[in-house]
Amino acid sequence: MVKKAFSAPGKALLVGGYLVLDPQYRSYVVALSSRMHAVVSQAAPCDKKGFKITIKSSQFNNDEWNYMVEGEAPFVVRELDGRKNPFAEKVVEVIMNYCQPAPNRMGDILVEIYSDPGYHSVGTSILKRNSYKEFRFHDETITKVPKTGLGSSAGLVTVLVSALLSIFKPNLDVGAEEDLVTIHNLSQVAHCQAQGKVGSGFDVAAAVFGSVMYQRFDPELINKLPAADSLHYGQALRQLIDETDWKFMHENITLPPGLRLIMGDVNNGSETTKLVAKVKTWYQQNIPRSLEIYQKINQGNVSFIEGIGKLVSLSKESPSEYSSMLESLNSGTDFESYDIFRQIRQAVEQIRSKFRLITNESGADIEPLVQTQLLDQSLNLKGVLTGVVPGAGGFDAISLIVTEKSDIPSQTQNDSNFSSVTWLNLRQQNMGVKDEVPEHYANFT
Ligand SMILES: Nc1ncnc2c1ncn2[C@@H]1O[C@H](COP(=O)(O)OP(=O)(O)OP(=O)(O)O)[C@@H](O)[C@H]1O
Ligand SMILES: C[C@@](O)(CCOP(=O)(O)O)CC(=O)O
Repeated sequence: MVKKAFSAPGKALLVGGYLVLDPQYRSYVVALSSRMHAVVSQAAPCDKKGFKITIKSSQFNNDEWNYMVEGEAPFVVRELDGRKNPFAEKVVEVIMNYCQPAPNRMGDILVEIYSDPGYHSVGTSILKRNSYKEFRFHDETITKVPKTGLGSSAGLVTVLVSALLSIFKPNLDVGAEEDLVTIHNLSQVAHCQAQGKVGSGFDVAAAVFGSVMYQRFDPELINKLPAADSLHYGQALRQLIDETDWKFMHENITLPPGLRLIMGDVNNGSETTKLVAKVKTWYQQNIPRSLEIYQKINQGNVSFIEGIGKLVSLSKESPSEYSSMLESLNSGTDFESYDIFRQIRQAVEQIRSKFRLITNESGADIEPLVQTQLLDQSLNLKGVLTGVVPGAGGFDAISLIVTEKSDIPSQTQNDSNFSSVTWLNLRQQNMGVKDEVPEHYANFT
């Protein structure tokens, strides 16, 4: 039996929150070392009129979803026991209508899902490991375990699309841009359909391509797809996936050497959809001033991205100057005398001050006071270049860019200002979808 495995990273949107929903603005998304995994295998075909796709998530109280595929296109899938997982269901539906297999000639498919520890709060879970991997096993179903906000649904959709597609397209090469674009387009469609809305898609782009400068696709591409049970769905879907230029930007980026990202879980949780709705209302009610504010935020975003790019270039062109800059950042002495560091800090301050203004006016807690205090305190720590509330903001988390040599957990452990923060054990990892070894996912104890 052929087995294959894939993994895809979680994300942190460092700059571009809210603006990224509009195709004219670019954002900066860092892929993280916490990854989602899928191991797929197919049984030999047997003489039946349909086949079953089983998706198992043993880490979440042995969650399992079984989808029956039978008849002919358009394929409408159903879960055999009425169990809900909209993201798994939409992936199965999209892949079936894109690949259009002959159900009577297919063997049953099993996909086992694993997610790295960073995606969910530890709670009462148990860590199990083998020599290659370690995962946390929870005693509750997936929807009951609190998330940390790394984009578990985007990761799930991306690895599931890769795994199922590899069955129908055995030469699928996740190292090839063309195949990555196919995985991306399919994943965006399934993710939007499962969410019931067309978001910016930066989380799916990061899961597929890794750390990227991202500018979104036109939401109409997905909005204008016919309904999944329509006779034209398969054809329209194939055209959209294979023959349409989505015109989105996904330029690979990296943090400068010697700097890394750390994330602090503040363990409170915010509802992104409510924040987005409030900000949209505020925006509409305050045109043209809201546009001017967005433009100021965008200036900050662009200046941040440019500043980070300058550091990457400097590290190559003048390594010794660059390393003394890092030394001064690390020791907290006089680092503001360096123009590029100042540019990055000022850019982030410009972004943050405008988001504080929107927070006050819209009632959406993008940068609430507790997070302002936390970020301001963080800027006083040794080795911290800058910090933001990532993504949609809110009470979930903070992200800091720090020197590799700094030890933020030990600088903050006895500091009451940081008592609400749990530093997450993850780092930047630029790689998007990648092949894994299926045998590495067995015998966890
Ligand atoms: N390990 C998993 N196994 C099965 N389904 C999963 C898994 N992880 C996530 N999912 C699916 O994704 C859903 C969570 O998606 P949701 O968009 O609410 O969170 P998220 O993507 O982690 O959020 P955020 O974008 O804030 O990071 C779960 O309810 C489940 O349907
Ligand atoms: C507010 C928004 O720009 C970012 C949401 O980011 P996150 O899911 O909180 O990481 C919405 C979006 O881009 O879909």
